[in-house]
Amino acid sequence: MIAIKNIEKVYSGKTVVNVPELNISPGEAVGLVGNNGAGKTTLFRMMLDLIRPTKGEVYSKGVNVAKSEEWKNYTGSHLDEGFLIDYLTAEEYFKFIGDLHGLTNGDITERLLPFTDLFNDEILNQKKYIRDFSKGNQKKIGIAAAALSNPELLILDEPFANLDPSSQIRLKNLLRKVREQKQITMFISSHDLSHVIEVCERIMILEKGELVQDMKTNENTLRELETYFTV
Ligand SMILES: Nc1ncnc2c1ncn2[C@@H]1O[C@H](COP(=O)(O)OP(=O)(O)OP(=O)(O)O)[C@@H](O)[C@H]1O
Repeated sequence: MIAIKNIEKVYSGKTVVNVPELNISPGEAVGLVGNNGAGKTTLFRMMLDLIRPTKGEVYSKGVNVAKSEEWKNYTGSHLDEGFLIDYLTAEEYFKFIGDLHGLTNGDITERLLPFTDLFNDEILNQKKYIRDFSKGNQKKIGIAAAALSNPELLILDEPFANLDPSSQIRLKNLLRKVREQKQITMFISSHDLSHVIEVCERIMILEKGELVQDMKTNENTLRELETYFTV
């Protein structure tokens, strides 16, 4: 589904991402963990053609994302709340995204149903603009919008950040359910090691821009990661 080849991003002479090779198969759920500044967001931004690599390419289904629009039809993503349209209500934003994908109002309502628990009666029918929602609720809007098109590939940057404990657990269960029901490919970064392990079957550690570990999740993974990050 995703193939990264010799990708590098350099800012002011400093290499912040350097990944010679990374492959993600269709249907895989991959977690990306790493300390602040490790390069997770930069890697996602290059995968979504939001910034261009200094060197190398990202291929989605064999096509270079910098040279094609095709991948946009089957890719959903939420990197941060800056991508939302602040002067719309949540409903208006979902309609805007739904229109891009040819969804009817009925489709949108149906596709938001699995988010009912996560929304916790605080997202829909609030008569307020996205800018006036809390950071956590803005994140819920962004994640739901990313999933609205039933994407084949879902990329989420720190989806658990700013969510209260109940919401984190609801989101974790929702992502697990989405994975089970639809063979979706996920690439998720998180600072929450236990949540990301529960959602993803494969975990990669990014350190100073380099992938230093790539492991299948098992009952020892949390302990191994905690040991790795204990300094
Ligand atoms: N536009 C930019 N100009 C210069 N340096 C940048 C730019 N964007 C990112 N960087 C640098 O690239 C490095 C990686 O940043 P990035 O945001 O990708 O890390 P991250 O792993 O997502 O961190 P965090 O966990 O704190 O969100 C950091 O040193 C950051 O300062």
